[in-house]
Amino acid sequence: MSYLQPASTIIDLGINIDHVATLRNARGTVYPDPLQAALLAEEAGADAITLHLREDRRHIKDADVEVIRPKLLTRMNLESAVTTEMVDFACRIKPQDVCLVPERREEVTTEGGLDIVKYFDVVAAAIRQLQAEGIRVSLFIDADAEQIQAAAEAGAPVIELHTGRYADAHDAAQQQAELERVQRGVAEGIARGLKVNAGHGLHYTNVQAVAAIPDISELNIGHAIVAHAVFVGWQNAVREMKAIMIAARLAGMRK
Ligand SMILES: CC(=O)[C@@H](O)[C@H](O)COP(=O)(O)O
Ligand SMILES: NCC(=O)COP(=O)(O)O
Repeated sequence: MSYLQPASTIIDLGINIDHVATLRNARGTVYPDPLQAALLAEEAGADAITLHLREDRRHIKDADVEVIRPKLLTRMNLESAVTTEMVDFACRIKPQDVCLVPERREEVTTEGGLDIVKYFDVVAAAIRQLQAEGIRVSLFIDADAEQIQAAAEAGAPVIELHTGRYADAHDAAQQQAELERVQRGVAEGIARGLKVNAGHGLHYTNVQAVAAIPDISELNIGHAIVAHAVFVGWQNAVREMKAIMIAARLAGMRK
């Protein structure tokens, strides 16, 4: 049994290791090794390891998922497109969590949330298939009341709200509006009995307001941490992010 998730933290940090693999693949070397990154991240305080096996395999490869899964002491959160190939793969690997995400091959990164309203039947079927293997399913969606309702009706116990629009806001007013949208989404998810996570585009200077939202269980963060690690080292980058999140949550609770 490798699932040793502590019940303690006030907000969890899932470290996304995709871009460790991006760096490795840039030269076709075996380093930096995503497994080593995952284990060192756990040592430094990560509560979960997130990785996105894209259909085009641009960063994480099948073998990475296979090798990392049995070695984790926390849990694996595998991000997956809603396709037969990917859902079957996840069922074989059996990560603790699968987060179903939208994918377009041309995109640089995940551009929006999964449209559960439009793809309700196929998403609900994927949730049933994954849950039959004992996998907890999360849906990566926009903070939109209709999508959150559909996620709950499709049978997902967890949602991850896409924070990309908040992160990409061009000015303070737009950022505040996007933050409020996330806050409303969190409240809607909690009211529907869901575990609510968030992530995408979060970094060291924009994570505070999101981490302060009291009912968010977990933030998944990758690109900014890999980038910061170039200057401060991988474990310091993980520790720093976790400390910022916890300080922000505590400050939010004291308000
Ligand atoms: C689903 C999501 O928001 C992240 O996993 C993101 O997809 C990271 O990977 P990419 O940078 O390849 O989009
Ligand atoms: N689901 C979001 C995630 O895993 C990390 O996204 P990013 O921090 O790399 O933008």
